[in-house]
Amino acid sequence: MSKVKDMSLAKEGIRKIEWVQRHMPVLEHIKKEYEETQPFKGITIGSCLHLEPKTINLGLTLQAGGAEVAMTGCNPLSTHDDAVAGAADLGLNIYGWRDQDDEEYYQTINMVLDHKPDIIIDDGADMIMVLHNERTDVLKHIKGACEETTTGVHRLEAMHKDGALKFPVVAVNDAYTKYLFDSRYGTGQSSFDAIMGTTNMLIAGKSVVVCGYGWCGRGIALRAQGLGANVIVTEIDSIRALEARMDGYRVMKIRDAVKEADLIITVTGNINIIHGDDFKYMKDGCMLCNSGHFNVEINRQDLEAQSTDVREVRESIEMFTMKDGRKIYLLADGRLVNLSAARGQGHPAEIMDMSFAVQALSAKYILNNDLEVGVTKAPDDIDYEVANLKLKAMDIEIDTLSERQKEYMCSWKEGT
Ligand SMILES: NC(=O)c1ccc[n+]([C@@H]2O[C@H](COP(=O)([O-])OP(=O)(O)OC[C@H]3O[C@@H](n4cnc5c(N)ncnc54)[C@H](O)[C@@H]3O)[C@@H](O)[C@H]2O)c1
Ligand SMILES: N[C@@H](CCSC[C@H]1O[C@@H](n2cnc3c(=O)[nH]cnc32)[C@H](O)[C@@H]1O)C(=O)O
Repeated sequence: MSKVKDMSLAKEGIRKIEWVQRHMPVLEHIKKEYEETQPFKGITIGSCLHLEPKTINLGLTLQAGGAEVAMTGCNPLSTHDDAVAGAADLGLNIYGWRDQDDEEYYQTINMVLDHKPDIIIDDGADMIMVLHNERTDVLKHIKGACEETTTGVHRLEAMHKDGALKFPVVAVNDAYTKYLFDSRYGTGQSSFDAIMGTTNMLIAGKSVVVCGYGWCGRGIALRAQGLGANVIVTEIDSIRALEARMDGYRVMKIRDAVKEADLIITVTGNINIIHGDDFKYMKDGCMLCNSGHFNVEINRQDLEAQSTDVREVRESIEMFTMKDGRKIYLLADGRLVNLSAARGQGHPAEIMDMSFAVQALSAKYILNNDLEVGVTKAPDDIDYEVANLKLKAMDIEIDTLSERQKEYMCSWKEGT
């Protein structure tokens, strides 16, 4: 079953799915293994992930392993209608289209839950929230869930702390082969890919403010520096602020940073990073975007309240005319610019290869283990399996410890 925008886009969607398959060797390896071993025979897997070609390839991998797969999107703006049509043509149950309103977004989450999934794969925890708050009828079927992103993990940990979480969750985000590459290099590259594609503007010589120096912030700052920007970091954590300083960036309070900014990118997972009077201090022409979470990091209502006119001046760019005549630009409605901008394509296929390999292996881990209710990191075995497969696909060999080295590493008796 499916509910998509336009099935005539299926051919182009399948072309794009085939393209990413050529660049996701780890997932392709797992797909072949699953075809033979059928770990998900008789199991239904429901996902709430950005609907684009790489995610469809994860769906096809789970389907190859015997699962009935039902998919929807985790962001109203990030769906690629051609890939979704292609997925429907390839036999996946898929519900979603680009530019959903809130009602449609939650409707399609419910359509996936109507399949009564045994396992959930979520990104941001919206589907898990719906399950606990509205669809308690489906709860009894759930064996466990996998969560893709940092803020989703934080929400679920908070839920567990309150005693509200009803099943085990594997924090896929917390696997090394996820956050070290996806959150850092993936967000670094795909954010600039989307910002530059959307604006057709130069980055060299600009003052780029990165709010939050976590894994995403580190990746974005590194790419901004590589593109020739003058990078400023804002933080609330003193250790991360120090790290940013010693990585070579200027660090300051947001109120000082906004005065210098040509481009501001928020990646904190937090609310109201840019809000209230911050907009008053911005230069004419300042550009704002978010690559962190939902549409809450930049307070659009505050910006709108201080402006006399708002209009779309280019696809995915809104221009706010302030009362004093300054223009401030907001990209992709303040939602994740790398996925929600019309030009946003998400992370490179080679990156999602690892994140989605962790997802595919974690779904099997949930089935084969009687996990306790709570949030646990994906096990190290999965991390090393993915890393080893990736190195092999990249034709990179590494050394192994000799017996003498192993013995030395475990001993305490040998000194200077
Ligand atoms: N765009 C994408 O494709 C993508 C990819 C991965 C993660 N994410 C999302 O990006 C966000 C960041 O993820 P992460 O893994 O880097 O998280 P993280 O926890 O490693 O980093 C977030 C950083 O923001 C800082 N921070 C919090 N409040 C702040 C404030 N008011 N001002 C300045 N800094 C503040 C924290 O101290 C922390 O260092 C999350 O919401 C995550 O879900 C997006
Ligand atoms: N669903 C929320 C939460 C943030 S999504 C952030 C996650 O998107 C994932 N992501 C980034 N690029 C892609 C992609 O191209 N396809 C699928 N997922 C992606 C990435 O793993 C990251 O953890 C929202 O849209 O606001």
